[in-house]
Amino acid sequence: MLELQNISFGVLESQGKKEILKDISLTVGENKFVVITGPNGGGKSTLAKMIMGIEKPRSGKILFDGQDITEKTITERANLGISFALQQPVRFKGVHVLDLIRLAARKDLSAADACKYLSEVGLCAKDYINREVNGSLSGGELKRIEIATVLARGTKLSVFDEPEAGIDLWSFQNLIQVFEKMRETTNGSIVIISHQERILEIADEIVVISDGSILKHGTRDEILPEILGTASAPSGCQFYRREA
Ligand SMILES: Nc1ncnc2c1ncn2[C@@H]1O[C@H](COP(=O)(O)OP(=O)(O)OP(=O)(O)O)[C@@H](O)[C@H]1O
Repeated sequence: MLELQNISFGVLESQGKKEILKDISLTVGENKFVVITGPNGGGKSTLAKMIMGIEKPRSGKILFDGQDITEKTITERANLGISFALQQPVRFKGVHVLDLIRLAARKDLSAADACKYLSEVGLCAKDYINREVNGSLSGGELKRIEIATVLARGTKLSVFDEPEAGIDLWSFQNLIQVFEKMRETTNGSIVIISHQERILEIADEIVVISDGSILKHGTRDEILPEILGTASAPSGCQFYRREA
């Protein structure tokens, strides 16, 4: 369904060219739950932005259902069936949560139906449905509202960049259930960028990206024991450094 072929991307800095993604090739199959992980600054969010069209690769191709989408805009990709939840969601002053969920769902949902999506992400729907998506929402609330909009869209491919960021522990437990349910009910694939062991544990496949390259890609059972080792973060970091 999604195929990244030899994707490279870099930026020009005062010290010269900085390579951010180096010849990345990755296939995400139908109905797969793929978690991309790896050390900070490895290139995960940049890769997610390539999938959504926020950044364009310097070289390489992106195929979605066999169609070359490399030059397509964000809107064209969204219309083809790709959704994206940003690491830092944007606020929409003047737009209410209900409007945003209706826009995402692309139909005139009843308030009760829209509320179901908010409840799924652990928000008390009646308190939020008429709120404006502005600076009055906390980072964690905004993040959960954005995840609710991706659920409402229900597209073939949903990409989440660090959905756990800024979410409290209680809501995080809910979030895991949301993803587990999504995995069972969705007719599409899910790509999640995450550092969380609980999310890695429910993946079909895990991809480890470090320093702009794919270090490892395999099933959860193949990759998780290697990453976690003794299940401590320091040993995970040692793994990344050894392999890089
Ligand atoms: N537009 C840009 N200009 C300069 N450097 C950039 C740009 N975009 C990304 N980078 C750099 O590219 C590297 C990869 O960034 P990216 O956000 O993709 O990493 P990440 O793996 O998602 O990290 P994290 O786990 O911290 O979210 C980082 O060193 C970042 O500073």
